[in-house]
Amino acid sequence: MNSVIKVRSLHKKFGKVHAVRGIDLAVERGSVYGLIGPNGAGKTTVLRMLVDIIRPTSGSVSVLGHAPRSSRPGLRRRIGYLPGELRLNERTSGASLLRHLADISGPVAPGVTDELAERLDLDLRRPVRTLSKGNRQKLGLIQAFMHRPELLILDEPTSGLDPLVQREFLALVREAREAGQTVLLSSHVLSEIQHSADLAAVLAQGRIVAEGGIASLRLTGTSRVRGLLSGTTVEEVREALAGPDRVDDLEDLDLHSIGEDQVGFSGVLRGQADPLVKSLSRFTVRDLTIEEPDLEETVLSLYEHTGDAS
Ligand SMILES: Nc1ncnc2c1ncn2[C@@H]1O[C@H](COP(=O)(O)OP(=O)(O)OP(=O)(O)O)[C@@H](O)[C@H]1O
Repeated sequence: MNSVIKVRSLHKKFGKVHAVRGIDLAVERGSVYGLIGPNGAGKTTVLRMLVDIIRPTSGSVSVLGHAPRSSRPGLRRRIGYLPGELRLNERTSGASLLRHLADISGPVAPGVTDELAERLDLDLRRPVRTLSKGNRQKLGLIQAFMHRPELLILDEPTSGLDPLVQREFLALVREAREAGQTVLLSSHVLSEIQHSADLAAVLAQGRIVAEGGIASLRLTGTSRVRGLLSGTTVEEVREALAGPDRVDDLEDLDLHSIGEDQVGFSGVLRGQADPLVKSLSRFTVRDLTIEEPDLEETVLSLYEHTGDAS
């Protein structure tokens, strides 16, 4: 096993707050690892210990074969870090801020910052103080990726980004993995981790409550669904959804006719979308929305599953 990050029995207390309660973690070289959990679960605290912004109360941490606390600038140059709360020098332009950061992070190949800025749709000539939250986040991402580090540690990387830019970010993560880089990212959004990570750990109240391959983790949760079908009737749709081939995971089904031949429906889906989508395929689907599952509920159901609600 070639672990780029190894964490054993990690604890962090802030006074009386026991934020991290005995975490073990191994992230293999060339993989994308997701740390997922609701607000306050301890994700940021773990990531900050990996880059030596804060120190563990107890436990051991190894990053790229070194203890972060003994790290020289040499180790930091091998890491691209996006903090959860970015603090940027307001008085300069994006381009000159990145030039300054490149002096610290190590050499950036010609054209790389411009290419990243173009892909993320950011104008580097603008003064930092005039940038929106999302555009600041793009600067944070560029500085993390620009020196092509061996290891990327990204805290809530898509926070504030619109869906098109989020997609571009996911492409950057895929390319980093293909280039042999390792990525550890945190999120409180399930789909982001599901679309990018090979492995994930679910963190709740400072502990890992589930860990494994994305498919093997029961990360399906509960989502609200809504749709609009045309050329049919409430009876036909009821039969399709609740009849012999019923979609077992669909609850609280509400069906209503709209106009002459349209049917609106809503419900709560506990599980995969696939059976629902297949049973709707016989109708003309004008609209279908499946909302992001609620992470709090998903984590709760994991607790119930493992019986570890202490
Ligand atoms: N510097 C600090 N001093 C005191 N308590 C802290 C400090 N940093 C974090 N905490 C507490 O530790 C716990 C974990 O916080 P952390 O920021 O790591 O969670 P998170 O999973 O990153 O959540 P979020 O998604 O909201 O950022 C919280 O209860 C938080 O209030």
